[in-house]
Amino acid sequence: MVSLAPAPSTPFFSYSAPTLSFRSKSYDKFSSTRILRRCSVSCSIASKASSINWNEKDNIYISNKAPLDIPQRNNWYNLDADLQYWARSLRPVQWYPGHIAKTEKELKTQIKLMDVVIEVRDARIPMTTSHPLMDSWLSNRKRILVLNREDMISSADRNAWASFFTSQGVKVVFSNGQLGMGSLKLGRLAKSLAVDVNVKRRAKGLLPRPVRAGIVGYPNVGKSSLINRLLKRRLCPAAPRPGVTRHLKWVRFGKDLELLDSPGILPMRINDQVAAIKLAICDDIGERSYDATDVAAILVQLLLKLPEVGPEAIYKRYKIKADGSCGKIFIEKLAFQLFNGDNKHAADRILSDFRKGKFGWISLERPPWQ
Ligand SMILES: Nc1nc2c(ncn2[C@@H]2O[C@H](COP(=O)(O)OP(=O)(O)OP(=O)(O)O)[C@@H](O)[C@H]2O)c(=O)[nH]1
Repeated sequence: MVSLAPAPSTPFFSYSAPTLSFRSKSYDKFSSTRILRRCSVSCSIASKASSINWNEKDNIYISNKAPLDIPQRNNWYNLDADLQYWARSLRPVQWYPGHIAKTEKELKTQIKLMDVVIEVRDARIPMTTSHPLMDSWLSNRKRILVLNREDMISSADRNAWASFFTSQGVKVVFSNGQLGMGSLKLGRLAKSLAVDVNVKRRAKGLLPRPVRAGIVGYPNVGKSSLINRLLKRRLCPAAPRPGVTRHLKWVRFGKDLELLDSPGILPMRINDQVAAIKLAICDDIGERSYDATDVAAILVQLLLKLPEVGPEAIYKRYKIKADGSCGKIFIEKLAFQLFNGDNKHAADRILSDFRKGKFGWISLERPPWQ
């Protein structure tokens, strides 16, 4: 569980931490861990009403000093330093249910059978949803990176991520597991990447076999939904909460493709609290591992600072004035107003509004500078 305690000398949640940024120098193609340590990970927001013309060459970095005064073009706000400060007194988020440990073990065996691995990440937090051990598990195996939930990010963010991964020589597919966008392309790409499998088999006098593609990734990023969309059948359980898929399952797509649906995997320990908060906000980690009220309080503070949300949008939605930047007080007011004083209900409402895009589609990360 995450718990927040007031800072000894400052009002709870009222302090704005100084923002730091680092220039990224070197990083792995796929892995986020080094990137996260070395680069500034910023937040961008795509308002439903307006679109932001982000110029990749701008290399924009925005301090959190006065986000509301930032011109539209520079609409980026580095949220990691704030998140780090707000989350400093949280107990480490610990979510490692038994089935994840079991999956990890089984996956290591199954990976050997895979011709190609499809790694699915949440497009809102592509760095945070990259497993630190994935590179070592996959070594040289052919790999496709999928940024799912493409409907939840702006086209500017999408383009930024596309250019970033392309510049790293990484094949990236954007998909929407709910509507199926990108799933057919994914199937085709998996088959084409593994085409040499049957060439080699034929050369050895063996009969051709279907290409085997394993789908792996963090919980709730949309792995099962993608498979169901591709198959046009609900063969794999999918639901709006992490940890639904419990077992590895091979399914057949036509004559020449087999897909492995796997339960979401997470590192045993999430040492990075900023990553933990982002996972909680995006619903990519079990609800029991954090205190929804604490996370929602941080989210409120974040929304208040974002140029495209800010106090007016919050007021418009909840008819509550946000005093200072204290998320906890805001939640208490909302609870009093709408939920008979039940803070948890109020927190759930705010988190759910964010996840449904009621404040616009908000990415919590953007590519590092190149
Ligand atoms: N908005 C949006 N929602 C999506 C998308 N893909 C999946 N979802 C929703 O996200 C939720 C989780 O999807 P799942 O397919 O169960 O995710 P999973 O990765 O298999 O989850 P685990 O079983 O925890 O490993 C479901 O409610 C889906 O409807 C997408 O591209 N956009």
